[in-house]
Amino acid sequence: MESIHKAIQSGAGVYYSRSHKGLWVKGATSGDTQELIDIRWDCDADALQFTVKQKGTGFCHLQTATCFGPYSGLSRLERTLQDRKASAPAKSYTARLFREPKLLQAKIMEEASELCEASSKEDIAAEAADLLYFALAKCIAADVDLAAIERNLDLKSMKTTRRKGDAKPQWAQKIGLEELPSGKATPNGLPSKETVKEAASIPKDKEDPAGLDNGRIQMRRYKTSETEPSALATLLQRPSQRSTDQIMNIVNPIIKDIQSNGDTALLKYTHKFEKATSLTSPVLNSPFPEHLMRIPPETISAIDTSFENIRRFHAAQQEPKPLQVETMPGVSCSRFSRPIERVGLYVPGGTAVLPSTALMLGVPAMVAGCKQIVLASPPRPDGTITPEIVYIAHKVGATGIVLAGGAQAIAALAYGTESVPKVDKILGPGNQFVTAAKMIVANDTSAGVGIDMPAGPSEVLVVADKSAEPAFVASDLLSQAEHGSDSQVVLITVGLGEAQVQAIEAEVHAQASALPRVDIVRGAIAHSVTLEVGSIEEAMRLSNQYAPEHLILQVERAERVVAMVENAGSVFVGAWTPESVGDYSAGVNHSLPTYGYAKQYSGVNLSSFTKHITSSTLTPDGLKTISGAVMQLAKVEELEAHRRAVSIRLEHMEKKS
Ligand SMILES: NC(=O)c1ccc[n+]([C@@H]2O[C@H](COP(=O)([O-])OP(=O)(O)OC[C@H]3O[C@@H](n4cnc5c(N)ncnc54)[C@H](O)[C@@H]3O)[C@@H](O)[C@H]2O)c1
Ligand SMILES: N[C@H](CO)Cc1c[nH]c[nH+]1
Repeated sequence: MESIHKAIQSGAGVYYSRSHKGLWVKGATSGDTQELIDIRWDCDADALQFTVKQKGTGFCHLQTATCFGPYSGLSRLERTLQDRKASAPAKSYTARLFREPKLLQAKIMEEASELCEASSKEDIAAEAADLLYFALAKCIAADVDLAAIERNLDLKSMKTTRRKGDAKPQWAQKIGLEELPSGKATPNGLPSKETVKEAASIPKDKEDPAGLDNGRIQMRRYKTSETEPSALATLLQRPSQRSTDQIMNIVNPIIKDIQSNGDTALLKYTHKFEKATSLTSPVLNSPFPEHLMRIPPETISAIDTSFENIRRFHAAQQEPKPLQVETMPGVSCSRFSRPIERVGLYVPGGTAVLPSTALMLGVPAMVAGCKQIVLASPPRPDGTITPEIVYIAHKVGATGIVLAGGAQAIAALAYGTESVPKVDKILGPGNQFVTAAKMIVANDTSAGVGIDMPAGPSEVLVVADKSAEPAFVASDLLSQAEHGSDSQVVLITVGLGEAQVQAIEAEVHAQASALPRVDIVRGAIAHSVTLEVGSIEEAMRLSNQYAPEHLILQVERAERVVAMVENAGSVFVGAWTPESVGDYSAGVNHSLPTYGYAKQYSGVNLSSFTKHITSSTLTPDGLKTISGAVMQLAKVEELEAHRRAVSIRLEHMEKKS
């Protein structure tokens, strides 16, 4: 008992040694210590298993990893790969794999395909071994060890709901399980839309459009007290974060094509992705014809109400006057703001057309005084743009609408084409292609373009306690799940009993099944989770760690909990504040950071459309007072011209006096 106690207390491998007749702290003399990971009973509780991380050369006194000889199999491979990563001989092939991720990627695909073709037992074993070698090399390169893989396997085995397990279309088509749908061929070698549907939903059945027979629409559920923190982190990973390389490989060539071929390339992608094959010009310039913005009066009224609330809230963010501070006598510093001259506003239009996003971007751009406002949005198959978007473009004084979506629209705004004007900043949310393209152009110094933030697939985190109404909770979760199958929604229940959690789950299933976009919802719910926690403090700690785009507080005295929010795009407080009021009309902006970027980015606001300029004004006395500090620091940096810019003036002053 004493050794177990000591082991737990010190977090190290401590045993009872019969030969020494006492406690034996492994490695106390050799330095080859053990970090204790886990202790478990065997099946009849008469033996204990210690799981440890061995440090140094080995466990055995013979300097081998185990008392049964060196590691073998996967553990040995893992150790070898880790050693090669730390320091490899000059000509090591493994080291080359670590240096050349594309080669590694190609080898994984090659070996996976050879394994598929192998038929004899020997060949299958040999090809599986090759594949495991390259797969583990990929893991070790990313510091993922076998223990992490095993934890993930264990986690998957605990899953209550499962995807149907069909292969993704591009793989099914590759080996003839499914035919390539007509019109989905890949002209110019470009992948079709389906190739990157990472978080695909369970296919909707024609006989079962609500998806009722496809299984219950339910988020996986975990009690945090019984789940390892690393497993929680995996559960809370956004689905679209898992395929960054794949997305980049699709987006980069599109951007290059727009840079080289301008309007021709832009139209080509619009014909391909939007099926707007009759479109011959990629821009609709103002003044916009009246017949292109004809909408029902009730929609005009809804837009006008929302427009005014958004205008008011953003106008209130204006700085009343420049900031002015005298840091030392005669040394005045000031800061003033100016509008960004040319802004490009992306309005998504893939799975749903979002005129509300045109409001969220266009109104603050107008309030800030941006000189040129250009919208971009995917056109409809007939080449026209939704009239609500044209009406809003007109209201905010936009000079034109680029009739294109995705990465191609972002590239056109960033670099300009024959008919698309180049802009200084691109703002607006979008899917993974849009977000990746924004990040690429923002990183290209030759583009000279800024972006607002990475605002990708919508997400929401709802914190609900006993006071929450299950129907309200479910409706808020579903309002974001219906955006796209790559959206993620998280529910944190605080101190709820089994029956109360089940009541929310029943609402989720019932409400989701009745939605027109149930197939999209099903896809989003498949990688969404419910976490059961014991206290509001724990709920808020998890929420701050996740940094959701939207945070909904359906808890008693919700206003009090706002003080505990550290990271979130926008917070919705109390039972009577559905997230959709913020999406449309309350006045707050709905263009918000996703993927956890709420830790470092704000959502769109008035300052997203302005930049700050500072100015300094010194009197002769001010320069005399500060001169010592400036000249000394210039001396330290050995920048003599800097020092002289001050000393010359001082000499000049002396001569004059
Ligand atoms: N974070 C926020 O503030 C916020 C606000 C509103 C909407 N959103 C999100 O914006 C997203 C809108 O996505 P969407 O898809 O409906 O519209 P979208 O306009 O962002 O994307 C549509 C475009 O994607 C491109 N595309 C589609 N498949 C492609 C492929 N296989 N290869 C290359 N390009 C491809 C096409 O060019 C198409 O025009 C949703 O995820 C929604 O949740 C986020
Ligand atoms: N919820 C989205 C932000 O993630 C914005 C939106 C537009 N329309 C409906 N919702």
